[in-house]
Amino acid sequence: MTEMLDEAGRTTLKAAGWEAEPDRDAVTKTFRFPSFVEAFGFMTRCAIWAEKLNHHPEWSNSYRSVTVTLTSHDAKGLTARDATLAARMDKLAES
Ligand SMILES: C[C@H](O)[C@H](O)[C@H]1CNC2=NC(N)=NC(=O)C2=N1
Repeated sequence: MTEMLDEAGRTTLKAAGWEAEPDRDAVTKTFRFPSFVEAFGFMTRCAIWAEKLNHHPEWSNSYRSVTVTLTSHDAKGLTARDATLAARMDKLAES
């Protein structure tokens, strides 16, 4: 059974701007970029990492923003995999 993310991990996510979902054990963050092409480029870079990590976001893109929800479907909640992907996405949003 996969371990659920601990309190420290959840605090770290919140501090990084990932908001807890009200109706399930998941977090959501919206990233905004100067252009659609940069938003899409961010999604492309994240997709490569999601494949590498074998952990995939639930996300949508509207023009210059990308809204990302992370949760571990197999564990039905937040795990370390979500924390890892969130941290990676935050880094990729800067690059
Ligand atoms: C077999 C299973 O689909 C894979 O192990 C991965 C794929 N990507 C995934 N992504 C997420 N968010 N949760 C999962 O449980 C998950 N499982």
